[in-house]
Amino acid sequence: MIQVNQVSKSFLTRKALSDCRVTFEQGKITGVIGENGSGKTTLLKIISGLLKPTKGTVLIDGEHVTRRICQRVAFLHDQDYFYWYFTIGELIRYYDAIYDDFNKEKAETLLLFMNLRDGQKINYLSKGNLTRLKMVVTLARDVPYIILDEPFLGLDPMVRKSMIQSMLRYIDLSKQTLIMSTHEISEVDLILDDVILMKKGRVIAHESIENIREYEQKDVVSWMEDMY
Ligand SMILES: Nc1ncnc2c1ncn2[C@@H]1O[C@H](COP(=O)(O)OP(=O)(O)OP(=O)(O)O)[C@@H](O)[C@H]1O
Repeated sequence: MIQVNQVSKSFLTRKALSDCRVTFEQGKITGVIGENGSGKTTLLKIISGLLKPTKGTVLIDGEHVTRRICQRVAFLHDQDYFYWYFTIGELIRYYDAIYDDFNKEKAETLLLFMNLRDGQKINYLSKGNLTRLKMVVTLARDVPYIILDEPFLGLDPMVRKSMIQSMLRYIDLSKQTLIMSTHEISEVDLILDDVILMKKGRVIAHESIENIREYEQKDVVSWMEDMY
């Protein structure tokens, strides 16, 4: 379980998060949604230990986020962070060397699933294939928490579909928890358990998809519009 307790974050004078309180339960798929600049990436980076909160705390399985605890989290950035001169095979060997939890066999299976080949140079990959590769190295880590920041950014519907399929097939929800920020709500709401809605740096709602559909009789996009 991940607990975010009264977390605020400022960048100099700009306030990105204000008093965020939210719990991410084990074994669930949670979508973090909200308008541009509402604080989704900042929140996910704080949970992953990539940013420090200005105020408040984050607990992962009851422990404060430290370098050691962060190793329980695999984070897919919305930005590219690869060594461009590597081939895919070299990148996989690099990840295998630096992460104790990297599952090389799973990475190879994922590469096949994503139609990527060892010898391809990262520099020459299309945006879609680059994002597929980011997904491969993230999902190949045997960690309890997987966090995806905007995994569908700029992708065509075919690639988005393969990304969603890879999540369903290669994330083991009996052992893993998935949190993802996205603007592609109508495409992923079928696989989500919960949504967290952010507005102007605050978490303004945390609801189960079942409640939104069954009790409120709405789709997630109309629910979000009503909440705003
Ligand atoms: N490194 C930074 N320095 C200064 N301001 C920042 C920095 N990172 C984020 N911000 C600001 O914090 C606020 C929240 O940004 P954040 O990227 O978390 O929002 P977001 O909901 O992920 O947006 P988007 O949907 O556009 O990706 C914005 O006003 C943004 O400009």
